[in-house]
Amino acid sequence: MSTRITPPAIVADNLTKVYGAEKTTAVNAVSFMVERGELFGLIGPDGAGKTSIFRMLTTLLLPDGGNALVDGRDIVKDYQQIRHTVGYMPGKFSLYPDLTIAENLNFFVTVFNTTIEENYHLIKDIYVQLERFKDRRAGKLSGGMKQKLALCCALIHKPTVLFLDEPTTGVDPVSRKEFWEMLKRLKEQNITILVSTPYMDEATLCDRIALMQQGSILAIDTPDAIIKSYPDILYAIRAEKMPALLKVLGTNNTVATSYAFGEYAHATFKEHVHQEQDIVSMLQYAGMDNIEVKRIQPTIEDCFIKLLHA
Ligand SMILES: Nc1ncnc2c1ncn2[C@@H]1O[C@H](COP(=O)(O)OP(=O)(O)OP(=O)(O)O)[C@@H](O)[C@H]1O
Repeated sequence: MSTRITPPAIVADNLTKVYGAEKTTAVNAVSFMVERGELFGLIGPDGAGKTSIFRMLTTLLLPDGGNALVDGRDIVKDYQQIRHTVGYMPGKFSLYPDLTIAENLNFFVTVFNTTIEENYHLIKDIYVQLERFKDRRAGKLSGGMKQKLALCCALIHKPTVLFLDEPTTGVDPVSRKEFWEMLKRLKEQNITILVSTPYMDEATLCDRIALMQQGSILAIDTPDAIIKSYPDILYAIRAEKMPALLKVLGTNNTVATSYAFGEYAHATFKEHVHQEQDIVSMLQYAGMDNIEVKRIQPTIEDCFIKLLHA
């Protein structure tokens, strides 16, 4: 009896993209692997190279170096098969604004030679929220609804791998939360998902993440493992006058790093001998009032900042 080994959903091997006459390296020898059924996140700010990676993996852009396999198929040689089996939701609104919700969905159904009934179970939770507006033109929908329609269109042919490029950018917090709940349900249906986001708080919702900056991957692991590998002791600090506090932290020679983080400043110190009380005394000496200092668990954003300065 022969056993067929199922390849990983995505294997990127030194994938590289260089643009224009100036030869800007947008993606710099990026390698990662996504297992079947994983929810994998590319996390990084604008310009990190996320869209270029998506466009290469979905066969819309040729790499300038390296190679990648999607479903075991080569993104250059096997582009036609890949286009039939994956789903892609680009970052920019990609649907036909003058077509209605129903017409947009039917368009994708026809292109992929399927029927709505065949895979309705995949889009049902999302589509029921759109159904009563089905005769509304896509261009007249809210951001959250556009995003739900785009997801339905990307899913209607039951892709093996779903590529979602910044699906929650510009979407309100409630719809963002709902969207991630939908992704969890899709994962249960055994669809592999590669998702990108500039929102660091969304990183913890992925099984594994790659933190990206300027075309390179800084770290790949589970969000928990990335947080656990943070090497320093991190403090959240607040005082009555925050600008003055940031200035003190920025100039004090016992401080290793400091930056504003919401209502607090986050800081690490050069020697691990510091206790909360030592920091309070140092800040009192520098003229700060109403000081609060607490040792905290780093967030993914703190880890990202640390990796940038490593
Ligand atoms: N067609 C292009 N020609 C020249 N430079 C490009 C082109 N597309 C992207 N770039 C540059 O490549 C870099 C990576 O862009 P990319 O869109 O892949 O990143 P991103 O992480 O998706 O960010 P964004 O959210 O801004 O799209 C950026 O510096 C961008 O300006």
